[in-house]
Amino acid sequence: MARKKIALIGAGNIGGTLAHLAAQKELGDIVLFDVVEGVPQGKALDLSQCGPVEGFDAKITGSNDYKDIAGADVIIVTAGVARKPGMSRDDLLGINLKVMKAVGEGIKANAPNAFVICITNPLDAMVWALREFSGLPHHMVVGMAGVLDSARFSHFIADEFKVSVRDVNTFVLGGHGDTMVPVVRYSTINGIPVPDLVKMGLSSQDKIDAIVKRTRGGGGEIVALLGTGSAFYAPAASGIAMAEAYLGDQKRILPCAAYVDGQYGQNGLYVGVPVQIGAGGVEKVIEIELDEADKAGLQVSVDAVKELLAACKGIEPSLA
Ligand SMILES: NC(=O)C1=CN([C@@H]2O[C@H](COP(=O)(O)OP(=O)(O)OC[C@H]3O[C@@H](n4cnc5c(N)ncnc54)[C@H](O)[C@@H]3O)[C@@H](O)[C@H]2O)C=CC1
Ligand SMILES: O=C([O-])CC(=O)C(=O)O
Repeated sequence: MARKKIALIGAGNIGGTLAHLAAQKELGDIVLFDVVEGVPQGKALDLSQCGPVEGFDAKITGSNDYKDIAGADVIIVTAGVARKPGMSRDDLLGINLKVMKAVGEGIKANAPNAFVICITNPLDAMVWALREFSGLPHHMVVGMAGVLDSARFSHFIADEFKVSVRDVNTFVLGGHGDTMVPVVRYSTINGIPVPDLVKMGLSSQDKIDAIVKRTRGGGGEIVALLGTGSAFYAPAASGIAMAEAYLGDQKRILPCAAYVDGQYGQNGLYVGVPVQIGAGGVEKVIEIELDEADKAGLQVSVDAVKELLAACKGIEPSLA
């Protein structure tokens, strides 16, 4: 059987890390694409030279030509600009929207059958715009945010309860911004809901509230520490988990920015919801029951995403 082909659009911090992880896991042959000449080629050569040391078999090439993504099975998009301290993700909208137009057109012309995972911020608006520009079916274009936000939530919960992260399951709904909704009620340690653990006296509501707040600001915390850009190891690991779910037809249930068409009472936009990912792409949006507070939180988050979509349409009339 021919190897799968993974195209990574954007060869920056996340793109390079994605390439390394995809090669280590032998997900397929890898094309690293970037507009900057030399960078994808240099990173591809450097990463190829990890092969003999780490023992992986993957052909890694760098390119500045969209033709080289032809026939890709999976495309992960990180092209664009990352924020710096003092900026919000939304400040990136104008510049990254132009990038999504170029990337969407490149995908449409060269790899229209790929499963596309968008990571570029502001995520929920950029994945929507990328889908519009590419013209791919909605179930084949998805945004990565919830897997990362849930990983942060799980890490903080594991720390608080002093348990292995392997036993922690959490998820975060809504847009990938300060209004995201970490759902405490469905967060568990090996099946035991966090609210029950609080009732058992193993933590306090104040501590859980502080963890929810820290999760919401998780991206900004790292931006402030790094000073030069944003998180990239966990974002790359999260994108790879989604790619593996598709390539392996794993039917995983993951929180992702998916197109909603009536689910959760929302229409015509991308927002973070639990979905099932398998060989059919986003095979299902899972509608879980939310309590009134989480429902209200999700609506606030959806309204924030809608504002960003209106801004996109203002900038790029072809999207209106
Ligand atoms: N969805 C999420 O959870 C997360 C999203 N992000 C976002 O991911 C994006 C990438 O982050 P990093 O890799 O850290 O940034 P980076 O600056 O290291 O890399 C971005 C790369 O995109 C390239 N690029 C710019 N315009 C392009 C174009 N038109 N076509 C192809 N490549 C182009 C740049 O040359 C650069 O190599 C940012 O927008 C960032 O905000 C970052 C972390 C998490
Ligand atoms: O915070 C940022 O700008 C990057 C990002 O989306 C994250 O790390 O969650």
